[in-house]
Amino acid sequence: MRQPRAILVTQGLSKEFQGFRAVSAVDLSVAEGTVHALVGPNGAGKTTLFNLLTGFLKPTAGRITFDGHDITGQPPERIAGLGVARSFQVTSLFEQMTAREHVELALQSGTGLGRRFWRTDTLMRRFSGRALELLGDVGLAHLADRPAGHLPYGQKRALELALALALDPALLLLDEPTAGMGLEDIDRTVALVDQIREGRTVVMVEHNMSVVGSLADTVTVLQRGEVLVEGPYDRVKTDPRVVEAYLGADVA
Ligand SMILES: Nc1ncnc2c1ncn2[C@@H]1O[C@H](COP(=O)(O)OP(=O)(O)OP(=O)(O)O)[C@@H](O)[C@H]1O
Repeated sequence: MRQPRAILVTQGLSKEFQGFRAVSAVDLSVAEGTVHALVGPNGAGKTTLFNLLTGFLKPTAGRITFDGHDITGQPPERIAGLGVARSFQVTSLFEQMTAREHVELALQSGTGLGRRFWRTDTLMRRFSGRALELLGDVGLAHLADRPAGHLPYGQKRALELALALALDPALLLLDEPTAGMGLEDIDRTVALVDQIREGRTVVMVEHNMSVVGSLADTVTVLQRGEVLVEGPYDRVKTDPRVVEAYLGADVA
């Protein structure tokens, strides 16, 4: 069987903060069309790695290649323009703006028209239909005209996913998609990610191991900024180094 090609590759990727190596010589290879999870104890460097991949931080050393383009040290807009979208862990919604208006704005920003035409009626009508479709995809069609500030937490996260999907990214980065959710919302999110992974590659930081087990094809475990173990979930979860990293040497 033909191996899928690597769509995202890092080589020796490192980030230092005042001499402290938060990410240390990370070699990552994400196969196209897969769900790849980044896990690891608190402070392992997952968020820093995400920030490097999306251009929010510049690496101290190393290289990042996305879809054949060297994106090392490129600004976030350029990386987004190549087809990388990120959904944030911390909510970034406008309280008063409706769910539909949020998605319309995201669709508009994806066209490169800029904010100049924001709220021009003809233009917004063009985005309206697509916005409703995307809200339907994340189970929010019935809440399209509700201000984002009035949505329950799980639905805010679903809206943020719709915003990332509005850019129709080839690579979707999900930062703890189930953080702070109850069981019902977690199940809904797992089903949703399973649906939206069609035709794209997903890299996600996720603490919930049952979510990782349900979704991820490959798991990379980070510890103190370095790759500790990488492989399929079933192999990784029983690896003694991983058990030790999570529970501490004594328990292991
Ligand atoms: N801007 C910064 N300046 C200095 N140190 C930082 C900075 N950002 C992160 N660090 C440090 O780098 C290390 C890795 O942090 P990071 O947030 O990437 O870990 P994480 O794996 O995402 O943790 P968590 O699961 O708690 O979110 C931590 O020790 C953190 O204190």
